[in-house]
Amino acid sequence: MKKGRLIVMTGPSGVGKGTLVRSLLKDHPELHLSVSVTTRSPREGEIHGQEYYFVDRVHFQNMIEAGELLEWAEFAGNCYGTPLIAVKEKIEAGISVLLEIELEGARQIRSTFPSALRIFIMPPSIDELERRLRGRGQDSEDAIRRRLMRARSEMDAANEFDFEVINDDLDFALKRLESVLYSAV
Ligand SMILES: Nc1ncnc2c1ncn2[C@@H]1O[C@H](COP(=O)(O)OP(=O)(O)OP(=O)(O)O)[C@@H](O)[C@H]1O
Ligand SMILES: Nc1nc2c(ncn2[C@@H]2O[C@H](COP(=O)(O)O)[C@@H](O)[C@H]2O)c(=O)[nH]1
Repeated sequence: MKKGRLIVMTGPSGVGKGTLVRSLLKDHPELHLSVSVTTRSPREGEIHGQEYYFVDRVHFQNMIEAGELLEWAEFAGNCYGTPLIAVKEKIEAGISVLLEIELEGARQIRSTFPSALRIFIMPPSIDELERRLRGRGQDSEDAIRRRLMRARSEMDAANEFDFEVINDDLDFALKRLESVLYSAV
């Protein structure tokens, strides 16, 4: 059986990765979105097992030591990681898996899973990125500051990726993302 593809989507926090992925999944139920583990506290409305598996630092550390994470990174004061087993099972079953992760994790995937398709989502500008982070209204001032501080260096890394998609107009970005995925997957 043909294996599924691993697709990695990266880009600064607030660029719209989650928004794009949610739209993509509506039209493409054949894709599977990996649910990450995080030590971050749930935002209002987030459900354990749906947006993330919310765990404490000891649990997260145990997962690292047991080799249960495909990749992991510390981001803006919290740890995030991709559970390995679920990704492996889907790919073996011929299902393509989407990871929506930050830059350090995406870099790890490049060495551990070189066949992955890696896409960088770019904001139209840093000012618009800030507007989106603030407009989302779900992060503290400190969290927004940390995320913006990291955004510039993340954007400098866009050329490490197979494709770059600018998320200016949402529909346009979605079409470009679909064309990248379905010409390459
Ligand atoms: N093309 C767009 N134009 C205007 N607003 C957008 C666009 N795409 C996303 N947004 C808005 O930007 C905000 C951040 O989007 P989203 O939460 O999807 O970002 P993200 O990259 O997944 O963030 P994080 O990495 O922190 O999870 C949301 O309020 C979303 O509605
Ligand atoms: N390296 C990883 N990064 C991840 C993972 N899951 C999510 N993320 C990224 O973390 C930041 C912050 O997310 P938020 O939900 O707190 O806004 C964002 O860039 C996510 O894409 C993961 O498993 N590994």
